[in-house]
Amino acid sequence: MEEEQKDVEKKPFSFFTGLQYATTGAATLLFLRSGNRFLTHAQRGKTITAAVCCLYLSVANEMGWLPFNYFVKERISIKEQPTKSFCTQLASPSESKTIAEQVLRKDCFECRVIGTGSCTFIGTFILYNTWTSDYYIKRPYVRAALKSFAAVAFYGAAARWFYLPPFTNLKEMMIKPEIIYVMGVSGAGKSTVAEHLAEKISWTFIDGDNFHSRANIEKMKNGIPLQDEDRWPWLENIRVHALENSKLVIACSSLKKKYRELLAKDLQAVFVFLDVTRTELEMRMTKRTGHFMPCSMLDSQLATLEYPRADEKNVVVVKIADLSIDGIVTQICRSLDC
Ligand SMILES: Nc1ncnc2c1ncn2[C@@H]1O[C@H](COP(=O)(O)OP(=O)(O)OP(=O)(O)O)[C@@H](O)[C@H]1O
Ligand SMILES: O=C(O)[C@H](O)[C@@H](O)[C@H](O)[C@H](O)CO
Repeated sequence: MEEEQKDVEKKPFSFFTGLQYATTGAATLLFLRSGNRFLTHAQRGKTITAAVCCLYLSVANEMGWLPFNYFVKERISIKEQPTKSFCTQLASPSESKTIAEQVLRKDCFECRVIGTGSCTFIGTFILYNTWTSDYYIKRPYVRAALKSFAAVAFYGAAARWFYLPPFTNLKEMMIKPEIIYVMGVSGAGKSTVAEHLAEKISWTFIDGDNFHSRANIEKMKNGIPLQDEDRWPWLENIRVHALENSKLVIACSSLKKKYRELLAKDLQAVFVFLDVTRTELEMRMTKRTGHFMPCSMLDSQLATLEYPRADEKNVVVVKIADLSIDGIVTQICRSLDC
């Protein structure tokens, strides 16, 4: 990751940076030119309009608005690292926070309005400028060719609004999770964080431990690690509950990839993995009172845990080091855009 960061720093100049300089420069020149006293009203109007278009492109490039909001992944990276410019992100997208990116991205309504509005404006502008016979391009076929560009812009407007190609993937990205699983080994803070998160986003908190059979609880109490066959019915019960409800934040260890696959089956679910060091876990479990899970289970919990990898697109990893509960919840909300 550090290597990647360095790479990002090394590449401050990209096509998009160039575009930004060019459009800013063009806007400035056009604005200056619009002050020329020899211009007719019509010419001045067109020059100013062109200047505004260039200015818009420059700002849109920086902010990730249309046509640049197509790169939603990069927009998300910017949100997470607000100090890095959009162009830099685009030049070398940093580490992907896989999970949220695929499941949680949502289209921004303002982007949709701006996108559709600006395409409509561009189409209208082209038509307006190529329609009149005193247009400085006299050859009718050149005018007709230019005029046809308006169709592209108008299609762009409709496509942006209705998620037609090339904007189809934006719609897929809009799928919002209905279920958030807060996962991790015992003592990671699942119940605590899930409860606070649920409160913050006004969803319902569910403690996965409540779905364990008596036999499972007895086993854990006695320091006997659960096996797959103990966990399957437990996980299936949780999943059924999730299927029958929505807007749930569920604390559930979800230690193995295959468990996560089951828990997410037929659901719009995302996992938030609380990544806590062993030392911290041990300290918490030793301090904790009134819980059935003994500290002696920590090793087996860590041995069973399959750390979510990049191919698990629906997992967000939160490194807990020194974060307060509120800090963790804020970080989760930022990653999940919730
Ligand atoms: N960010 C945090 N900083 C410090 N202490 C925390 C933090 N989060 C949770 N704790 C404490 O750690 C202990 C374990 O938290 P919690 O019971 O929420 O973990 P859990 O993952 O749900 O555990 P289990 O799976 O065993 O039920 C609790 O005593 C809780 O108060
Ligand atoms: O092995 C497991 O999957 C764990 O035992 C969890 O299921 C427990 O519910 C919880 O972590 C106990 O506090």
